[in-house]
Amino acid sequence: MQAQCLSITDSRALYNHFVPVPLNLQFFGKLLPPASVATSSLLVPSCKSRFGILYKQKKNDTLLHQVAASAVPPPASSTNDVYGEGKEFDPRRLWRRFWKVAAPYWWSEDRGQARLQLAAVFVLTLGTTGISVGFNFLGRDFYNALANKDADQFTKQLLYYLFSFAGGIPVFVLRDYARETLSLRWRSWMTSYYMERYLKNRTFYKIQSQSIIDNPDQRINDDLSSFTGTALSFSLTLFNATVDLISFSNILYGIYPPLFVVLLVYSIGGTAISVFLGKGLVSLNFMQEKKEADFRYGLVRVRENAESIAFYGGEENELQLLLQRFNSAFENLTKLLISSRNLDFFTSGYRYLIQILPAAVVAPMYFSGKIEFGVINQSVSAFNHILGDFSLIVYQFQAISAFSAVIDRLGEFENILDNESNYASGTSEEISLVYSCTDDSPSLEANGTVSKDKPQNLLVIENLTLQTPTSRAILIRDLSVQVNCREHLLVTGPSGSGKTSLLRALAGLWNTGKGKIQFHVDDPKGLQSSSESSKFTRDVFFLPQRPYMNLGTLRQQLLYPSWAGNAFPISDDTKSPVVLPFLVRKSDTSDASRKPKLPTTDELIKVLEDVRLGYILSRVDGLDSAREWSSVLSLGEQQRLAFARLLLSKPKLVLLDESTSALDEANEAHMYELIRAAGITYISIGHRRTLFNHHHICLHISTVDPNTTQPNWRIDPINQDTLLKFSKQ
Ligand SMILES: Nc1ncnc2c1ncn2[C@@H]1O[C@H](COP(=O)(O)OP(=O)(O)OP(=O)(O)O)[C@@H](O)[C@H]1O
Repeated sequence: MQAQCLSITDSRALYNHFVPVPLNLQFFGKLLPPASVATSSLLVPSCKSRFGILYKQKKNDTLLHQVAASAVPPPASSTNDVYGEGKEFDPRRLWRRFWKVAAPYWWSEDRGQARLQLAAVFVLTLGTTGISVGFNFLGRDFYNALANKDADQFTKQLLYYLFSFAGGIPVFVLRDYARETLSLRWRSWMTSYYMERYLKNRTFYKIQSQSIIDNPDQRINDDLSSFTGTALSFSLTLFNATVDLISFSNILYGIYPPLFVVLLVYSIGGTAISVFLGKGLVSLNFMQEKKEADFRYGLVRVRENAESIAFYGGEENELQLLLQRFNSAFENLTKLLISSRNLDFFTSGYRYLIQILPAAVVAPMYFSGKIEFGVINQSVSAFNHILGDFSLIVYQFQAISAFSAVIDRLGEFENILDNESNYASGTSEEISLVYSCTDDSPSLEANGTVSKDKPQNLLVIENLTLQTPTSRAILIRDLSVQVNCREHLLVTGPSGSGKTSLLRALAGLWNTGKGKIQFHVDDPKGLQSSSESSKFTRDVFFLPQRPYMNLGTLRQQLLYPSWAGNAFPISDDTKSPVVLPFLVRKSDTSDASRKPKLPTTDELIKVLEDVRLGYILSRVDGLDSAREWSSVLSLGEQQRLAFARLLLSKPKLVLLDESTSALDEANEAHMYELIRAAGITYISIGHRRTLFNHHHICLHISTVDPNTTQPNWRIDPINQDTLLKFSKQ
C-alpha cells in the first residue's frame, strides 16, 4: 500500500509538470487519452496491490520470523466484530486517531531533525510547483510557435524547454528523496516507540494471552511503514494541491472566468458521488489487512512447527487451514475489487470528460480569434491542475480508504498500548507482588543481625487465592507458604491443577485473585530504578516449561536474557553510515555498577561443559555460529542450555517449571547438583518421583473443588520416610 500511495505524488508530479506534451497530442488527433497517462498510475487501486503485499511481506520475513517466534499461541481473532465489520468512513474519528498516532514523533527527542527535514521537503515541493507553473507558460509559447509555424521561435522555445528540464528534474528527484528519507526516519522512530511499549509491562503477553487485538506484528511492521509513507505523501499532496490551486487559479481565471465555475461544479459533484460510491471500502480494506496477516501468520506457524507437523503428518490439516485463511482473504478481496470496480466506472468517466471539457468551453473564443491556439493548451493544462487539486478525494478515494484502515488499526493498537493497565484486571482487588530488601526479611533478629538459627526468607506467600485472568475460575485457594534460603520446594499436583499458574502469579504475569507474594532480594533498590519490564530482579530467575531459544548465536543463547544488550549488535554492517539514536538501546547507567560482569568466552565454554553440552561447540563451529537452535538442539539439550543460562546468571532463587522433563534421571540429578553447588535455592514444578530426591518440602496442589471453601493444598516435608513411601509406590 505504501508503494501505491507514494506513486500518487510521483505520478502527479509527472502529470502536473511534464504532461503538456501528451495533453496536446489529443489536439493533433492522437488516440492516447492524456489523463490516462497520469491517472493510471495516479489511481493505482488499493486492491491491485493487495496480493503484492504478500510479496512485500516475504521480504520482511526475517523480522516476522522473530516476532512470530516469540508469539506462540494462535493469532487473536476476537476483534472482528468489535473493530472490523461495519467500519464506516468517519472523518472525525479517523482524524482523531491519525493525530494520536502521528503527533508523538513531531514532539519527540528527534523533533529538531524531523521538523528541519519536513521544512526542506516543503521548500522543495514549493520549488516543484514553481517549476510547473513555469512549464505551463513554456508550453503556451511552445505551442504558439508551433501553430504559427515560427521555426526560430520554436527552436528557441525547444531549447528553453530542454534547459528547464535539466534544471527542474533534480528538484523533483531531490524532493522525493528527502520525503522518503524523512518517512524512513519517522518509521524508524515509531517502530522503536511502539516496540518499546509493546514489550513493556509485558503488554505483548497480555495482548496474546487475552486475545486483545489481532496481529500486532503486522501493525508494527507493515502498518507503521504504510502509515509514515502515506501520511507524508498525503500531506505533501495536499500542500501541493493548495499551492497549485493558488498558482493555477490565477491563470485559469485570467483566461476565462466561466471555465472556473464549470470546474467548481464538476469537482464538487464528483467528490460527493465518489464518497457515496466508495464508502464501504474502508471496512473492506481494514478486514483485508487483518485477513492477509492471519494467512501469513499461518504460514509462519507451519515453518516454526515444521517438525511437529511432519511427525503428526498434519500436512493435509495445515493445508486446509491455510487455504481457508487464504480463501477468507480472497473473498474479502473479491468484495474489495467489486467496490473498486464500481468506483472506477465513475472515476474513469470523470477523468475522460476532463479532456474535452475545458477545450469545449474555450473553443468558441479561439474560433472568434480572441485567444491564440497556445492559450487552449494553457487552459487545458491549468484546468487539469486545478481539477486535480479539487478532485483529490475522487482520484484518491481508494488510497484514502486503504490509509484509513491503517489509521484505524494503528489507532486501536495505540489505545491498547496507552491504556494497557485497563486490560490487566477488571477489579480493584488483585494479588500484591512485592520485592523487598533482604533486611526486611522477618527472619532477621530485632537488632538487625541475621540469626544463625533462623533461616533467611526468600519468598513469602500469604493467603493467596489465584484465579484465571478471564474466566476468573479459582485454581488455588488461600495458599500460605514460605521458602527459605537453601530450602528447596517441590510443587506437585494433577495436570491442570494450577502449578504453572502459581508460577505465573509469582512472575507477575497473572494478578487475578487476592493475597500477597513477597520476595526478599538483595537489591530492591536496583529493582526500583530499573524499568517495569525488567521487574524480575537478578536475584529471581524463571525457567519456563517451554525452553525458549532466541534467534542468534550460541553465545547469545547463553547470555540471554541477562546480557541481551551486549549480545546483539545494533547493525549488521560495522561501517554503517547512519545509526539512528533511537534505534540504539541506552544502557541504564544508574544500574551499571550493579550489573554482573559479562562472562568471558572461557566461562561460557566452561558452563557448557558443566551442563554436558561441550560437544556442541565442535559441531557448530564455536560460540559465534548462528543456527535455528530450537530445531538443531534436542529438547533435553535445550533444557540443559537453559540450566547453563541459569548458572551464568547466578540468581538467589530460581523457579523451574518442569525444566528437566526431557532429561534422563542422571542428567536431571546432575543439573540439580550444579545449581545446589552454586548456592541457588530452587522451587520446582514436576511430576517425576525422582524430583523428591532434590527437594526438602513438597507443596501439593489438588484440583479445586467448587463445592467447598477449604484450601486445596498441603505442605509435606520430604524426608527419608517420604522417599521410602514413594519408592514403594
Ligand atoms: N490464559 C489462560 N486463561 C484461562 N485459563 C487458563 C489460561 N492458561 C491456563 N489456564 C487454565 O488454568 C488451569 C491451570 O493451568 P496450569 O497451566 O497452571 O496447569 P498445571 O497444573 O501447570 O498443568 P500441567 O501439569 O498439565 O502443566 C488449566 O485448567 C488451564 O486450562
